[in-house]
Amino acid sequence: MNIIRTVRSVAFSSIPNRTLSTTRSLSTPSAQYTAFEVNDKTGIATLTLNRPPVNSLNLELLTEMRNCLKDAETNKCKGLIITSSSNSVFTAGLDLLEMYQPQDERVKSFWTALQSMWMELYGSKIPTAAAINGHAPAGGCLIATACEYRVMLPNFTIGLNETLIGIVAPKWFVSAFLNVVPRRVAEQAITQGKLFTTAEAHNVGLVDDVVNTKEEAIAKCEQFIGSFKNVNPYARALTKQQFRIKELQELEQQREKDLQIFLGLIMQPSVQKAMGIYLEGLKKKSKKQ
Ligand SMILES: CCCCC/C=C\CCCC/C=C/C(=O)SCCNC(=O)CCNC(=O)[C@H](O)C(C)(C)COP(=O)(O)OP(=O)(O)OC[C@H]1O[C@@H](n2cnc3c(N)ncnc32)[C@H](O)[C@@H]1OP(=O)(O)O
Repeated sequence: MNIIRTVRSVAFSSIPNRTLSTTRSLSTPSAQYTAFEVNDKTGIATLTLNRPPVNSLNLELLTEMRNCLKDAETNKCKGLIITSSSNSVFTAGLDLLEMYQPQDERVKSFWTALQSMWMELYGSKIPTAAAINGHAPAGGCLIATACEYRVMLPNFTIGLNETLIGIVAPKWFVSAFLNVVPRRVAEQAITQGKLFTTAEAHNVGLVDDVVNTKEEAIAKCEQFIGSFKNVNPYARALTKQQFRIKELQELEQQREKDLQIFLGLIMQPSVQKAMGIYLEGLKKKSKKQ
């Protein structure tokens, strides 16, 4: 891949207790919806989702996320932090417009890219952390739970709300959720389509920490990644793999079947109708604001 390396100095003087540092921006020429920076001092990469207004995950954004993750691993970064450029939305989840009245080839590529992104993030060799600085419904929760650590800002929501839209969270969305939330809580929440407030999410273990600002969230993620500094990265990666291999293999072996189930479900007229009504509701709400 053709990676452009630009060196960009960023003064952290506004952040207490931090020495002056620099970040390198590594970006592909086509990067449109993401910013990817590596802190030269810590070696930690930050991937910022930047697809206004709500960072909904379309094919292009998913592809860029995959590129960033690959760059972080190729550049032997110490870890990867995922966050958002928005002040109120981490990501609104999958772009509903990719699934509503979709084009055949595009929707297949979209779902395949989502599968790949999830497998690469969930199975990443390097430590991963989510600084959740806004709402994280459905696909947003999927990204957060694929990471090893989550810190969230107050008064936002997170969860798998698919049933409320008339769609179903696939098994692999649920499996990562089950890593962090007790089974009973997960079953009830996901069947109800419940979105947890930050405080509730913290209470059930869906997020590990709550802080007040994005800077604090990034610092917490850095702290988590830094906690591995005395651990052999190879031993760490293999140990992580032991915990995650089952879900990864399951999806890898069922990729085509998973795609066909997805297509079969979203192409049902009743599902298309429910999605249309949901989208209409979002648009009406957006116009009122
Ligand atoms: C058994 C096997 C099953 C196999 C698989 C079967 C099915 C497939 C399952 C697929 C799993 C799906 C996962 C998903 O992620 S679906 C998406 C779920 N997301 C949501 O429900 C969130 C919807 N959005 C919101 O609730 C809010 O937008 C917000 C995130 C809380 C932010 O609120 P706010 O800042 O007030 O923004 P607005 O609501 O005003 O929205 C601004 C514009 O953005 C549009 N929008 C919002 N979300 C989406 C989205 N996810 N996709 C596309 N577009 C979105 C919204 O309509 C506004 O547009 P406008 O400016 O043109 O009016």
